[in-house]
Amino acid sequence: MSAPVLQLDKVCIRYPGAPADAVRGVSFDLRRGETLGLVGESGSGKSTLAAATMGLLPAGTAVQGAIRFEGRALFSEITDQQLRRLRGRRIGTISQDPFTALNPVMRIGTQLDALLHWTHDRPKKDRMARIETMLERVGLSDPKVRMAQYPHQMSGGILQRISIAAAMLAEPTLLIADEPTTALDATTEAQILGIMAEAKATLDGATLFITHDMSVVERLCDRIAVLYAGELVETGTVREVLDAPQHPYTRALLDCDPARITEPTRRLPTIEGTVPPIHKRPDGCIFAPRCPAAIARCHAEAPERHELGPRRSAACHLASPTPVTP
Ligand SMILES: Nc1ncnc2c1ncn2[C@@H]1O[C@H](COP(=O)(O)OP(=O)(O)OP(=O)(O)O)[C@@H](O)[C@H]1O
Repeated sequence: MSAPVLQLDKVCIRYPGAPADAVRGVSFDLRRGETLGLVGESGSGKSTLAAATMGLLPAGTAVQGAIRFEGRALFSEITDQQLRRLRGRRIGTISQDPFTALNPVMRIGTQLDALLHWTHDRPKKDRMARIETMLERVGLSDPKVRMAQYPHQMSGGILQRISIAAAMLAEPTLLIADEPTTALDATTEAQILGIMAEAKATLDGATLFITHDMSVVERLCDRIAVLYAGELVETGTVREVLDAPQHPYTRALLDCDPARITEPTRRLPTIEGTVPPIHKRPDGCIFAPRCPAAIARCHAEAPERHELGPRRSAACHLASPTPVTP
């Protein structure tokens, strides 16, 4: 069997000057054909993991453990220079804000053509045709007009379509989408999610989809990894985790999902309390202070990762009697 597209093995990340790790001991893998939803509240470490995978952490950030892209470890087997080349070609990215992702003083066509720089020995008309086809695939019926325009001449929704086209142009092996609909209104969000669903179906690779929205995960992802305060608390297939969540934090996230609320309510439920700052993690289980199911042991002893099935685990004392040997 070929190596996973992306594999994280006990990854710890500490920003320069930070008093503690922002990400602690996170392990998961992502295989060809899969879309993994990385979920968690603000500050749980989702963007930090994405930045690490793209080699875009600030200088001086300490990364421990291993991040492997197609079996090769970033930082040791893949140099910074090689990673820069992989970004844009083998690793495509879609960010929260399409305005910052695109160059404001370059026409869209010129920017997209620059992304195909390694094909510049081929006739320009072939490259333009490829760009036009990609723009049509993301639902833009007038690709030639868009290619002649600058980013400021377009709405956020159109720009996000162009960002998706830019990320897909090189047919990447790994597509990383970091909350790609956060900056958009609800109607545009629905359209962009539809385009993302089509994009991932045509991709001969894997997608890492960062979101805090469980209904987006349900719609777009095959697998899910739930992060809390920088730690992986539960993972499995979307059906396994959403149908039978084993970690109380996953259950709480699902209870707060507006799409799942069936009874009329005046206020959306929230999870009591706040995520602890990285340097004030409690003893025992990190979620224990907010956990409605916590027992005395949870406040005293950090749970191990409990294997609940193939590639299915939860870090909770109450999840399973069989701990995984690290
Ligand atoms: N450049 C940085 N320098 C120092 N600490 C940082 C930096 N970026 C993020 N952090 C810290 O790392 C932790 C994880 O943040 P991160 O942005 O990865 O979380 P997130 O889950 O992506 O949140 P959000 O959904 O708000 O983007 C937080 O405690 C955050 O304050």
